[in-house]
Amino acid sequence: MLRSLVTHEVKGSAAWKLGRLNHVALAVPDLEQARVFWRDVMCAEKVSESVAQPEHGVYTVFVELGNTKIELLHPYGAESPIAAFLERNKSGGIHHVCLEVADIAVALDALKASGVRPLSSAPKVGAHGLPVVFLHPKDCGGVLVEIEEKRRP
Ligand SMILES: C[C@@H](C(=O)O)C(=O)SCCNC(=O)CCNC(=O)[C@H](O)C(C)(C)COP(=O)(O)OP(=O)(O)OC[C@H]1O[C@@H](n2cnc3c(N)ncnc32)[C@H](O)[C@@H]1OP(=O)(O)O
Ligand SMILES: [Co+2]
Repeated sequence: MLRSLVTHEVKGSAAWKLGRLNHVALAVPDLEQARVFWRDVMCAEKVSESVAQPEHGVYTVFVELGNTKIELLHPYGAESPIAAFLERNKSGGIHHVCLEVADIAVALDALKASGVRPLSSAPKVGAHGLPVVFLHPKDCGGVLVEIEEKRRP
């Protein structure tokens, strides 16, 4: 166990560096109710309108927190990848975390070499117009992880 952890650490740090927390995503059963809650009860300074993301099967709302964001998710269409999650968690819940990487191709190669399965064969364009890939929750300690390519100067 220890040996595999150490090997993983060496491999990972050699190939790429994990960046900032871009967002924490919450699946919600009622998007407008959640928007109003984060705006008027939690007093977030900036809460976006709802935007359909047909490529991802969700509607998104972004809540700006200054150091990171909350992404509110609601199913879009019959094939939404969050439908089963909301069936299991009827009041909603934490769905995924999104972490920034400088180069998604390099990160994916290293992750795959470490046995972490991506959930799509290639990156998709995410809510911020940048490449994203989801990583299997069973390979990330039970947490669904989204990586987003964000190159910083
Ligand atoms: C717009 C974009 C952006 O920000 O740029 C987004 O975020 S789009 C956000 C929406 N898009 C995505 O989430 C895309 C990637 N997600 C997926 O492909 C799917 O949601 C899966 C992760 C494969 C899960 O799908 P689904 O729930 O239908 O499958 P399933 O019921 O067979 O679940 C398989 C196992 O994974 C677990 N599981 C499911 N969803 C989970 C989650 N969010 N966090 C942790 N574990 C999760 C289940 O409990 C189950 O475990 P047991 O077997 O132990 O019971
Ligand atoms: Co997301």
